[in-house]
Amino acid sequence: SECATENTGGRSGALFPPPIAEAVERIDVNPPKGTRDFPPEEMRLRNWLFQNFKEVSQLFGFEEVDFPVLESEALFIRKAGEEIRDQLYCFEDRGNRRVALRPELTPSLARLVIQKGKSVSLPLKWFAVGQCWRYERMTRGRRREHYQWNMDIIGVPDVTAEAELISSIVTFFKRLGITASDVGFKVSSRKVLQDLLRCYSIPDNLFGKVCIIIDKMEKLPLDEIKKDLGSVGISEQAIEELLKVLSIRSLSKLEEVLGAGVEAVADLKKLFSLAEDSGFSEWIQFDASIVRGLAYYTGIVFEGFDREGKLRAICGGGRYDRLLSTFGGDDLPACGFGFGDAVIVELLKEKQLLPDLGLQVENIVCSLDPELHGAAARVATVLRGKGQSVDLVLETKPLKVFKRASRINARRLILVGSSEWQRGMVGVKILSSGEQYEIKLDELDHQPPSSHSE
Ligand SMILES: CC(=O)Nc1cnc2ccccc2c1
Repeated sequence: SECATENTGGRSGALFPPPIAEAVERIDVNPPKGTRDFPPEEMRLRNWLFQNFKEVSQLFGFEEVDFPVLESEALFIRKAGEEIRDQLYCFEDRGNRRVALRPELTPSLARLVIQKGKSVSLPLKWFAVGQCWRYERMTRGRRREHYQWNMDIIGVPDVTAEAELISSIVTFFKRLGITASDVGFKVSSRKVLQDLLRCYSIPDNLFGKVCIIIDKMEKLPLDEIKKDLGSVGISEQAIEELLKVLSIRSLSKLEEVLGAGVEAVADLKKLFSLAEDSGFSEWIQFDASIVRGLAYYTGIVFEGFDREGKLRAICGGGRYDRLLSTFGGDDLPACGFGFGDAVIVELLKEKQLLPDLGLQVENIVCSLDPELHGAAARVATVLRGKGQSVDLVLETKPLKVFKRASRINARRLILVGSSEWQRGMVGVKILSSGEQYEIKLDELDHQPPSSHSE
C-alpha cells in the first residue's frame, strides 16, 4: 500500500523492506478552528505589514516591548460587560491557576509599567506587535486570533500624546499609499459622557458599563440600548438627553450644548488645533457617538474607519488614565491604540494597494555532473560569503533546474560543469535576458565584466 512506500521514504528495494502496513488515520492537517497558518506567500505579506508597523514606531522614537501571550486571567476580568470579556480564551492550567490567552496587549503593558515602577523615567513610548486571542462559542467562522500593533505613551497628561498617536497612524497609512480620502478618524472624548452622567448623578462606578452599552448602539436596536441604560438606573429623560448629545457631529454644537469651559470641549479643541499644526486635520472629524468598546478609556477616544463604510473599524484607541490603579498600581496618565492585521489587509485589497512580494534569490547554483556537487557547494559558499543569496540545487541528478530557477525568481543561474571547472570557470546565465557566459570563480562576486551588461 502507498503507506508502506511512504514509510520507507519512497525508496524501494531490499535495503528498506516495507514495514508491516498498518492503517494510519490521517490527522486533520488544517490549523485549529479560527486560526491561520502562514505559508511563504502569506508570511511575506505579514512580514511586510509588520515591518511597516515597526518602522513607523521607530520613526516616532518608540521602543519595542513584548509580553507573554499567556497571562493571569485576572488581568482581563472587568465587570463592564465587554465583548472581549465574554470571549476570553481562558482555562485552568495544571497548577490550577486561572490563565488566559491575551485578548489585547494594553493590560500586559500596564502590568509591566507597574512592575518597572520608579526604575523607568517618564514618558514611556512603547510599541508591540503581538498575537491576541478570543474564544467565541458558536464561532461564526470568525477568527479566534489576530495580530495587533500597539503604540502607547505613558506619563503624558496632555492631548499632545493623542495627537502623536494619531499622527503615527497617519504616517503608517501614507507609507502604504492610503490617503485621507480612503480613511479617516472619528474622534470624541468620554469626558462628554462622564459630565452628562454626573449631571444626572449616575455613580462613577457605572461609567464603564454605560460606555459599553453605548458602544453597542450601532449593533443593537435603539430600544434595547435604552432598556440597558434604564437597567443601570438612568431615567428616561436622561437617556433621551444622552442620546441627543451623542448624535452631535460638530465641536461648536457640542460647545453650545455643554458650555465652553467643559474639559471635554477644551481637550478636543486642542487636539483639533494640534492636528491643524501637524498637518493631519483632513484625517480627523469629531463624532460624539464614538466611545469604543473597552471599559478603561477615560478621555479622548478615536477609531480609524474606511470612508466607503464597507469595513469594520481599522484601528482604535484612546486615553486610559485610571487603568494602572485597577491593578493596584499608582495611576499614571496613559493613552494608546490597537491596530489589527485583518481589516487593513481587506482595505489594501479594496484599494489595490497590496504589494507584489515575490521571492527573490540572487543565485541558483547547480552542478551538471554528480561528481561536482562539492564544487557547486564551494561556489555557493563563496557567493554566500559575499552576502549573496544562493539556492544550491541538492538533487544529484538535477532535472528541470530552469523551471525551478524561474519559480524562485533567481536573478542568475550558475552552472558548474566538468570541462569549465577544469579551467577554473563556471557558466552563468542571466535569467531575465537569457544571456550566457563563462566567468572565473573569484570574479563571481564582482559585477560581470563590462562586456556582459546586467
Ligand atoms: C477581523 C478579525 O480578525 N478580528 C479579530 C480576530 N481575532 C481577535 C482575537 C482577539 C481579540 C480580537 C480579535 C479580533
